[in-house]
Amino acid sequence: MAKIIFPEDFIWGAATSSYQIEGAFNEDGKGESIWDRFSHTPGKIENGDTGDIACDHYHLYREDIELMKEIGIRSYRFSTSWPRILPEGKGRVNQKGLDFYKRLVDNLLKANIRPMITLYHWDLPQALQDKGGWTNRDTAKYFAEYARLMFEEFNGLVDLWVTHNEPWVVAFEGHAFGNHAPGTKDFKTALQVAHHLLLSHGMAVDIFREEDLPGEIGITLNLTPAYPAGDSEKDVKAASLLDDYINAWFLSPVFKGSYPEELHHIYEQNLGAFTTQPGDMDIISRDIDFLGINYYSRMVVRHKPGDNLFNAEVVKMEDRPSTEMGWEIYPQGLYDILVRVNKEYTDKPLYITENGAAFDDKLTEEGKIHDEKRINYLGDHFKQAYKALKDGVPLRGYYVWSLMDNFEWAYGYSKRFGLIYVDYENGNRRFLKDSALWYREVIEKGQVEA
Ligand SMILES: OC[C@H]1NNC[C@@H](O)[C@@H]1O
Ligand SMILES: [Ca+2]
Repeated sequence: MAKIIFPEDFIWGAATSSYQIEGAFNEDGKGESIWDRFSHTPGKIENGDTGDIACDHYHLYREDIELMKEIGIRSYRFSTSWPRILPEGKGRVNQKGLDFYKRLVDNLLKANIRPMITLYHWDLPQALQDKGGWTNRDTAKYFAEYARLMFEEFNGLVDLWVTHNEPWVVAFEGHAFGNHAPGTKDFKTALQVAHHLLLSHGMAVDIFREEDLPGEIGITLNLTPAYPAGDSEKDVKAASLLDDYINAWFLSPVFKGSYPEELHHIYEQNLGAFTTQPGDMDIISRDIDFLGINYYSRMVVRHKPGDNLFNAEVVKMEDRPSTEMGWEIYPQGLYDILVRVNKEYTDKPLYITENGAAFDDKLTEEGKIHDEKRINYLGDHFKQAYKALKDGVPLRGYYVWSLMDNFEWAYGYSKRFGLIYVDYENGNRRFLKDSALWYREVIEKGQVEA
């Protein structure tokens, strides 16, 4: 491939989320979230880890912005904690919680770093969960009101808004498999939750338009392309159904105003219909300004009769390189999904709002972390993003997951995704990994070595 030089104005960034880095779980009037409740429930999180302190970003955010400046990122994607701002999820505002984000945004702008706010990255106010959470249609309304508050408070300061992060994970890990908060285990509940998440997204977009704010609004979807293990009709079919289950189930409502027909039929036949109201799909498919894509890996799928609604199983790619999460390293999948989204769903601008990898990072005596595996992972994926750009995909930016090591949900602190190493055992000291120094060069030159 010829020299890889990204556009001058390409938005190189890094991403985090509130529950994973902030800590201060009950400080300054913050309300309980479903992740506080879940992580405090014995047996849910590896090593019994919680987000009570996490990376203590709530107190160390100024230092973290200095590190962002050192790396030279142009934009920082973070999420705001709904219960830190609205302790009961609605009504009373916790001014101290809001003030934290005001200080954060102020200091980011002073550092010439463009904020991208994700309104919901999984930490629902427990008070709303006590009323059914996302199974309750009212939660969609309360989310839209929380969004209105944020739009008004940050009008003119923040111009990149993401409504939801990975609604598939919220719906299925949280409500079908029970690995995530609130820990429900019912597939039909997950479908109902997915619908209310999408509805709340559309309601928030309506308010964004109503408030007539400068800037752009979008949604972030985790997209995992499925590839058939073999070229048999049955394998191809199995792969296409699993692909719909993760990707089209969200892309299609948002961009086409309808759920994927065949899968919708399979669900209704086997589980009965989840509750919708006339007009929902029109709200869900309101015009947005960009799509955020989180890409980590692919699925290789083969036919497996009777195993599940899809007659499909994911094949473990034993002989392929993988990350500490056990995810196959497959950079080509990033190119494939970018091109497919642009071809089949939308010509709107795309952002890679997350891509990165967990590796077994070691802090040396000299305070170094030689994470060449992460450099290779990121370099290979940057090259695929560049290929998509050259092929006409309107890719605007790339946020590495993650700015810093953090609370990796059910895995606790055992998985490190950061460009910055966090020394949890010693006062949460931060150390730039080799990948952070490498990333700084890429950003400066806009270039990845071929
Ligand atoms: O698993 C790595 C990341 N994936 N997307 C959502 C983030 O919260 C995760 O840490
Ligand atoms: Ca197109």
